[in-house]
Amino acid sequence: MSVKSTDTSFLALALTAAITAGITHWWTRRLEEQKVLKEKKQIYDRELLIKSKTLEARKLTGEPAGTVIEDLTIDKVFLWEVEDLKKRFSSSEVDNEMKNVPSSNTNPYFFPTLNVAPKKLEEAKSNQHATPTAYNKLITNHECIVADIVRKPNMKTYTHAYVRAGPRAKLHFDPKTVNAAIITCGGLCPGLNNVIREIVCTLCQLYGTNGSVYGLTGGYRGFYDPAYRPIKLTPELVQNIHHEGGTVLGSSRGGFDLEKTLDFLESKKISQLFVIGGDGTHRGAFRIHEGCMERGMNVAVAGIPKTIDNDVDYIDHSFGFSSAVEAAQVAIRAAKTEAICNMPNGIGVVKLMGRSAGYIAVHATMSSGDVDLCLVPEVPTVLEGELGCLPHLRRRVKDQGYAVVVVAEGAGEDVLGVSAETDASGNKKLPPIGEFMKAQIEEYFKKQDDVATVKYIDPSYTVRSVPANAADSLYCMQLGQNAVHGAMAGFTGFSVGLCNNRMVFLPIPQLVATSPRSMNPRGRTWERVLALTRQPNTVAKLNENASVENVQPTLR
Ligand SMILES: Nc1ncnc2c1ncn2[C@@H]1O[C@H](COP(=O)(O)OP(=O)(O)O)[C@@H](O)[C@H]1O
Ligand SMILES: O=P(O)(O)OC[C@H]1O[C@](O)(COP(=O)(O)O)[C@@H](O)[C@@H]1O
Repeated sequence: MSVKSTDTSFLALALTAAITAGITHWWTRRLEEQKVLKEKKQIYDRELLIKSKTLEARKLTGEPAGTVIEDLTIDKVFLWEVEDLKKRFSSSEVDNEMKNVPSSNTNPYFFPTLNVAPKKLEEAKSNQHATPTAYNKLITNHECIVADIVRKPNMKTYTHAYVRAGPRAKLHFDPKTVNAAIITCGGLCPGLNNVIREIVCTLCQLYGTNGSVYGLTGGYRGFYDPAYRPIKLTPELVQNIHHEGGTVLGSSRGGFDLEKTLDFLESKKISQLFVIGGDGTHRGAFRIHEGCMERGMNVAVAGIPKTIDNDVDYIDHSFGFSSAVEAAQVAIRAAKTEAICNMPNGIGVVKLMGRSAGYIAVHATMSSGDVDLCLVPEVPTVLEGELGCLPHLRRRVKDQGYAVVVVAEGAGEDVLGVSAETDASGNKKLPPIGEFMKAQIEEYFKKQDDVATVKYIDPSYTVRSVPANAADSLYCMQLGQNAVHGAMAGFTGFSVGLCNNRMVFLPIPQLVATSPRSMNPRGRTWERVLALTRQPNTVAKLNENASVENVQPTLR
């Protein structure tokens, strides 16, 4: 078939028109784009000019660089003051300087023992030469750490702040005359010995205290029970204790007796008491402080928050928590190995401590990366159905051949009920959630005409009796030193801790008011756990279960 010449020229014309239209469109768009870019560049250049002019102007007025965010304002800072003995008793007004009394090199006792011959220690002490050094950084009482560092538009325009910890220029107590006492109470926690060691060394070496430092044994009963005798602590005696888990002083629950405690403090002329423990211990410590005030006793009571549960409010984390999470990894790895190797359908279940807060369980889960189901007290436990953890586990086993479960000891009250029993301190006893979950998993697989090979691991006390890891050891050192700095300066009824990564002094009443804290089930930590384990989110069930008794303070 031949193409007519009129058709050809029509086609050519149409093609030329189309190409011209295309080019015109492209060119017009390009011009428009260039125009927009030029306008943007002008705006950008103008902003740059404004910025540089503003900076120049700010330099003159002393204002800092950066953009002012108009809807973020802090106009008031409320300081959480700690009580100060200087306001009630006369002060020594001694200048604060680091004595740096050297440790004796003649200590023949490499391994810690509480029965070191006193004569040897006296000899060692007499050979010591103090080398005083001025502090480069003394802290003033109006230095503070702002509490709410995350700011969002339309937030309240005030915040509270904590007193910054550290050595003060003037001392309330003359270090030469200080007698001190140290006590550890409640459950064990990695780092207790580190804190004891640091307090003793700070008192005796940094401040050159000549008085006695008593270690009270067996928790609060150590103040009065003849079965628990106080020990005189020295730097030589505590030199190596930080390599061991537990507490060289021993600990206990219950046994608090205010009057007998005050009698002891009076009889031994104690002016500084260091109480290492959790929220319960701190409640006791504050009562001792109040008792001292009532009797007119010039005694600084300092708390150092301890708990592997990480449930003391306000502080970034408690010492020992990170070591406990680290120790839990061993159990999770063992559970994974058992689950992978034991067929058919291997499932490893690990129960971790955490009475009312699941911090250890969630942090161990997140750091291991090997867990398929994590149950904590803050989030409802649902066994079957759409949100059920048992169908989820079976799916995980079918997908990968095995599954790993981490369960916090306080989880599952909604399926197991709440125990009415309490321990000597009044803490509720917990029903056996680990064994319960093992039985439930086996039963569920059986109901599906299947079989699960479940291995149950309860590392129990092994996670809290380990020595402190490096991070906790460093933290304990800061805590011990600052507790002594605070007491020497005359603060009382206070505790020390890291808040927003800075060491602060906290008033005990505020600290315990919302402790024990628990994990926010609607926060990002729990979301990370869900992303990792892919377990169903049962948080919506919280509203259904909510009752006044169940409502707890939550953080992060
Ligand atoms: N409100 C309180 N007043 C006085 N002592 C208390 C109070 N609560 C707890 N204690 C005592 O503090 C010690 C430790 O308390 P506990 O709850 O066992 O551990 P933790 O201090 O780790 O929370 C126990 O000897 C307990 O009797
Ligand atoms: O058997 P014990 O010694 O009473 O300790 C059990 C409890 O102690 C803890 O390890 C820590 O508790 P505290 O820090 O409150 O003393 C909990 O996790 C656990 O429930």
